Amino acid sequence: MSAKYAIGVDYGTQSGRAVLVDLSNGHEIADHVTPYPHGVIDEKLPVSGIELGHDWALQHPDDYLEVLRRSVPAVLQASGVAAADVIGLGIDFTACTMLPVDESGTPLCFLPDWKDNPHGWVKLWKHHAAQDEADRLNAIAAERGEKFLPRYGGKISSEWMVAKVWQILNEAPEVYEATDLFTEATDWVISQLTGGFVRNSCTAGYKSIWHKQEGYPSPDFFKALDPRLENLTATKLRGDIKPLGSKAGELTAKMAELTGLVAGTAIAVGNVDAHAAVPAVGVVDEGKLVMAMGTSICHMVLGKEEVEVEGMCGVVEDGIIEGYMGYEAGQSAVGDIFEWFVEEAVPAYVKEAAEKDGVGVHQWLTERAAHYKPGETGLVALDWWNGNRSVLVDTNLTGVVVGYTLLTKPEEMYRTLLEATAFGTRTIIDAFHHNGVPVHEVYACGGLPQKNALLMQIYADVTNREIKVADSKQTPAVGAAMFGAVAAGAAKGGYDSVVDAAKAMARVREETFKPIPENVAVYERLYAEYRTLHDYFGRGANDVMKRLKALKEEASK
Ligand SMILES: Nc1ncnc2c1ncn2[C@@H]1O[C@H](COP(=O)(O)OP(=O)(O)O)[C@@H](O)[C@H]1O
Ligand SMILES: O=C(CO)[C@@H](O)[C@@H](O)COP(=O)(O)O
Repeated sequence: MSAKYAIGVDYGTQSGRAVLVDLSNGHEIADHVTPYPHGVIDEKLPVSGIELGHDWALQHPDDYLEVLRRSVPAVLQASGVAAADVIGLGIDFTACTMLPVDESGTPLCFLPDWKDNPHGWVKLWKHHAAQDEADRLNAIAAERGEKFLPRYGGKISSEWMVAKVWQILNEAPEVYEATDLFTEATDWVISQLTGGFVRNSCTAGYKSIWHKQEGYPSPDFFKALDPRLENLTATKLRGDIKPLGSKAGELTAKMAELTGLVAGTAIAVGNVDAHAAVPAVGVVDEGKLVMAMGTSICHMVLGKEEVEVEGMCGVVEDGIIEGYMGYEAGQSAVGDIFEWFVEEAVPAYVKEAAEKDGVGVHQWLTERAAHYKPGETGLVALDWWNGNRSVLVDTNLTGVVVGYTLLTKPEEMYRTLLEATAFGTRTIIDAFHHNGVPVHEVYACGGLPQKNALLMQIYADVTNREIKVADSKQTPAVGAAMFGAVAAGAAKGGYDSVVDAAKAMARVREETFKPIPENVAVYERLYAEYRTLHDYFGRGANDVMKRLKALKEEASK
């Protein structure tokens, strides 16, 4: 048999990338990135210019197809691999990134009747305007003693499916009415590739409150939210739910023409970016926490038992690797906070100096921040620029920096932001480790470990754990390709399970980030300060952040 390959397509927040992977060893033969032509739509709708409210974040579904049109042919061409030797394709996506579609699977925003209604568009994972609905959902679920709530750390996030659907119903009942299905973008793209619609167990479990044994919450629960939602799961959330690792279908002739692949190529069910990355770093059993570090961080760990952990995003059976409980927690902004600082808060002299030195602003700040010892800035921050996903699960929380003086330098602020995100991760690791989901090893993948060694050293010091780093720039895409190979199966030159695929294809770098004992000691003290601020601002002692947000909304009416 000739060498066989699979393609993984990773749909991130700003762009999508395709990677063509050698199935014998996991080597990435070619990759190609397509920036989304419409990017993140958070101010105005394209063309009509209709303004969006606070905390909105939309996307254009055609941008996802553009990735298939451009990046898949590009990797085929760059690699020189024959399309017939690409035996499978898998994708991974941000989630819950959802959209309403009509009976033909067409996104409502493609249709003249709905293109000017913001609710007809894709709501991106970081769309946070459904917080009121999430708050009400959580209160009603708690009051009714719903069994599902502890599986989601006690709170369902406003980022997820039911809160977003309910927001549509409340603000645009006509869009809700016109919707045949609400679908995760990952499932919609797969339906475009195969011509058939299936849901995947990962997003159904983590983002739509579905449970392998119990199914969705009862119609009674949905009725208690709003009588119009009573039959939501049997109607607009209907669809077969297939486990990760299964085949969704085969590439249609139309999509074969568009991508350059062969019709009939095996297509895996949709997956989530962070979850796809886990087998790609070789993690297929318990005790190993994987951080997918980029715009945000998702923390994934496997366990044998279903236990309750405060503020985790969820525990889903087979949600990451078959045979294990998959636990997820996360931070809603990490790279995004550093980006905010670079774009909005550095003085002109920093940008000029970086330009003069021929380096990016991140690198310029990092080089200077590395000269400080832990504690030397005199600053500590709360990393809530985009709310708090874990363990507080509250998108209405905002950022704080304590300790500024007239002598504070931009590089000190930058270092403080790096440290704040590390403290956020420490909070999550401790919550797992001390509540029955042991964490013995830590792995990192995603864009940040490649970009910033200081950041990774700070994470090792703050968590007091050695960190292993993926030997791949595109870990989620490699994971998605593994699932593509599993959809194809061993008989076709792929694999029969993701565990087998991981054995052959997963790779981590030899060098690791090891904690430095004197740094660990100082960070213990700083972390105690962080926790005091965390609990003071985050657990109700002082709701100033929420009052300020309310005032802001009032003032901007
Ligand atoms: N040198 C750097 N140090 C720290 N963060 C960086 C650096 N360069 C870019 N970033 C941040 O990396 C993030 C993008 O991460 P990446 O993993 O590439 O994207 P995504 O999360 O969309 O997959 C951006 O938020 C950006 O601010
Ligand atoms: O929430 C999840 C996964 O559950 C992510 O898709 C979301 O945080 C976006 O991830 P990125 O930071 O864009 O990689």
